[in-house]
Amino acid sequence: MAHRIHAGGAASYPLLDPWSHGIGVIREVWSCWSELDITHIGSLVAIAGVVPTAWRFLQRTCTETYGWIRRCFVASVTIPGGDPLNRSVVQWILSNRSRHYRSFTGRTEIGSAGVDRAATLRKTRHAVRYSPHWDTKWLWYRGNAIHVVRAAGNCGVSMSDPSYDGIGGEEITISCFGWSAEPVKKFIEACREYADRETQFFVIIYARDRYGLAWKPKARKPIRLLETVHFDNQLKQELLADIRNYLDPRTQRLYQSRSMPYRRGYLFYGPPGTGKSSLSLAIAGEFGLDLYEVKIPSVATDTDLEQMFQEIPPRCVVLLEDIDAVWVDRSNVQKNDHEGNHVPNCTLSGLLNVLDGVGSQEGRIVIMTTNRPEDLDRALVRPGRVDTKVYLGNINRKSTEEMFLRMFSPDLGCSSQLNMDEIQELAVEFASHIPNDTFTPSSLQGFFQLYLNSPHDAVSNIGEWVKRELSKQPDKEFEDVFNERKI
Ligand SMILES: Nc1ncnc2c1ncn2[C@@H]1O[C@H](COP(=O)(O)OP(=O)(O)OP(=O)(O)O)[C@@H](O)[C@H]1O
Repeated sequence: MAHRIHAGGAASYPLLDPWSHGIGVIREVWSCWSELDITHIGSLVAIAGVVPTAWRFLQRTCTETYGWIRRCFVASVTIPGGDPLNRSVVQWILSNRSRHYRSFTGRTEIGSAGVDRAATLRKTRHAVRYSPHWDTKWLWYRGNAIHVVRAAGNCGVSMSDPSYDGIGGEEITISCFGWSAEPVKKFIEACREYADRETQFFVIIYARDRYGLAWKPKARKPIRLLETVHFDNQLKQELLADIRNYLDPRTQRLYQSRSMPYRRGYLFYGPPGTGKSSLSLAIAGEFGLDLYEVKIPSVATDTDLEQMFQEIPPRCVVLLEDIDAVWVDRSNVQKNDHEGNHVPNCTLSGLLNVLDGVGSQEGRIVIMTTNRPEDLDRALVRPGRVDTKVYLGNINRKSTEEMFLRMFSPDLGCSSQLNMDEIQELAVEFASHIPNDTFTPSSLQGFFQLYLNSPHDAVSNIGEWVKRELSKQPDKEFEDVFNERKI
């Protein structure tokens, strides 16, 4: 390339004058283009026009080939978002993810157990919870390549739900190569076993999602042992035997052979804080059942209530808490309306229908709890809907001793270093201060919370506490309208 000479006659080298060199390059490119044959330009334009069409064609061919391969060589199983199986599969996938996983969903931790208490009191500093995020996954399971795809359309709905914990919630499709879906079914079975192992020490509590459209796992609570719910031991054993007998498959056959509806209903009633909810949770844990919470005031119509009950699986506990706050004796409805009590949107007959109407499902345990049994409509508590009524009342001396032992048991790491015999002695002394059938177990639990590390302090302060509480207590007695045995 010849270097241009400036008017001054001195040679200007590119190193010394990059600007003039740049212009030179442009000139040369232009001269090159200007020498191009017009037919070459036409060909280039034609090629540029064809490229998008070719690209679209290639894409369509790929999609169709993929669809054809899927139809001919891929077997798959699709699991809906709300199904418990969905959660089991996703749990398995997440627990088997690589240690260096790098995609997460971040969400503000609101109102969950275990968060820093100081943080919950401040408005702005909630902890952030990170859960693994994925759309599609390849896995190797027992010699088979398994492909799991999460439905993208539904993902957003779950993601925008504040209670979403990143597990399940959207439809997934699990596929494998081959004519048979057997490898996928085996994989699903493994996920189920894994989930069962993971949850064997927990009760899964299901509640309706915030749109009222589907059941969603709301909480996973550690199993509460029945020994930790203190009430008459004989009654406890009778209740357990009744439920065990009901859940026995032979009982189901007996019911069916006699054309009797296979259902069992319980009413737990008594003053507030006597363990009605705790007992329901303990029963679910004892028999390995999930617990479905039905909040009648938030059910919009009878049809919604029916839909809810139809979607509840057969072997589970359905809990209708504080049923008195919802439906009272029909003769009292007017009075309660004037007092401003909440009147639910669905009707009493709607509830009666789902409990034992013609279309109602069989095989589950329905537990209703109430503080005001005298207000309940008799149709709601008649045999068939409520087969056993259990009265949970104030605590007696025996249960007080048991509660003391549970609170200060040496295996719980109480710093007092007392052995079991010493604790036993203190328990008897402590219980001697508690008048029978006067205090609720929850109020006693409140007292224990003040002295969790010092059984001696608990014993020395109980007398004073009893006097104080007795002076505060109203004379009002709880009315046991069903005259069941007091606990
Ligand atoms: N019988 C009991 N044995 C052990 N703990 C109990 C018992 N009753 C109540 N408690 C304790 O008191 C608290 C409240 O109990 P729970 O909610 O089960 O009572 P409840 O009868 O359902 O009350 P409410 O009628 O107000 O819903 C719980 O923390 C529970 O541990």
